[in-house]
Amino acid sequence: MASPKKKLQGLVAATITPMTEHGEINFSVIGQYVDYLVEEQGVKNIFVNGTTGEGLSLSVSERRQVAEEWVAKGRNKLDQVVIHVGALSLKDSQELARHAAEIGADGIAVIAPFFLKPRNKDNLINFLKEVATAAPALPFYYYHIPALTGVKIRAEELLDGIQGKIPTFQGLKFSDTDLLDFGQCVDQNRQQQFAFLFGVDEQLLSALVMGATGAVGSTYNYMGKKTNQMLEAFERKDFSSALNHQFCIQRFINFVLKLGFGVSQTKAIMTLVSGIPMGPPRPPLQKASREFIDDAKAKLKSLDFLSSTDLKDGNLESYS
Ligand SMILES: CC(=O)N[C@H](C=O)[C@@H](O)[C@H](O)[C@H](O)CO
Ligand SMILES: CC(=O)C(=O)O
Repeated sequence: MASPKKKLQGLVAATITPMTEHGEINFSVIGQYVDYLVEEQGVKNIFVNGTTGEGLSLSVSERRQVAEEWVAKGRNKLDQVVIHVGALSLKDSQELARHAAEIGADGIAVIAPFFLKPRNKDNLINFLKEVATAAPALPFYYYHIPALTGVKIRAEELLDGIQGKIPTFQGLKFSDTDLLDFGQCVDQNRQQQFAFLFGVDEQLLSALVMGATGAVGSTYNYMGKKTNQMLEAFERKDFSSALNHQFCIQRFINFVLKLGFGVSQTKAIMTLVSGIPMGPPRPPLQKASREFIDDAKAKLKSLDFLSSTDLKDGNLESYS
C-alpha cells in the first residue's frame, strides 16, 4: 500500500468504465487503456468509478471488480489509483472503502450523499468521517461536485478544521467554477500538505493560478498530452504559451458542450481518439449520436489534436 504522505500531483484521468454492446463491463480492455494513458497521454494517475466512470450506475459488486482490475493492471505502471467510493448508503460506501484498502489502492474519494442530503457542514463531515474510518490507512479526498449532487455546502467551510475530524484527509477534488471558494480553500490551508485537484478542465489554467496542485478530469483521457503541455508551460512561467494551450482545449470543449456533452459523449470521443472501444453508457444515459461523433471528429481534426490516421472509425460502427 502507498504511503499516505505521497502527494497526488499533476493530471489524473477520470476513467471511463468500458462496456460491451450488451451493457456489461468490458474488463478485457482495461490493460490496454492503462498503457494508452501512460504511453500516449503521459497521464499516470487515475480516478476510478467517479462521474465519468458511471460509478453511481454500477452495482457494489461491479464497482469492486472495476476497482480491482484498474489496480491490478496499473501496478508498476501508474503512480496512483484513487477509487471513488461515494454512495447513498453509508454501508455501501464503507464496504467499498475497506475493499479499496484491501486491494492496495492509493486513496479514496467521496461525494456528498445526494438523495437524503446532509443539511449542513457537520452532517456532511460526519458522513465522510464514517467512510474514512473504514479505511484508516488510505488518503481520503472529498469530491466536491455541487452541480451534480445538489449539495451546495461550500468547500471552504467544509475544509475548516477537517483534519481534526478526518485525520486521513489529504485533499479536495473541486468540480465547480467558483474560484473564490477554491482559492479560499487553498489560502486557508497553506500549512497543510493537501492536494487541491481542480475538476473543470476548460478552466484549469485559472485554477493553477489560484493554487491548484493537480487536476482530475474526463478530458485527460484523450487531451492529457495537450494539457500536460499547458502544465509544463505554466511551470516555466511561460503564461502566453499556457494560455494558448488552454484556449485550444477550450475550443474543443466549448464546441462539444454546445452539442450536448456528458459521459456518453466522452465514451464516444475516447473510442474515436484511442481506438479502444468504450461501448455505450448504462441507462438512463443513451449513447452519443452518429451526428455528434461526426461533428466531434471534424473538430478534433481541425484543431490538429489528431492526425486523420489516428482516428479509429472501426470501433464506432455500432453508432447510428
Ligand atoms: C461534470 C463532469 O463530469 N465534470 C468532469 C470532472 O469533474 C470534467 O472533466 C468535465 O467533463 C470537463 O471539464 C468538461 O466539461
Ligand atoms: C471528472 C471526474 O472527476 C469524474 O468523472 O468523477
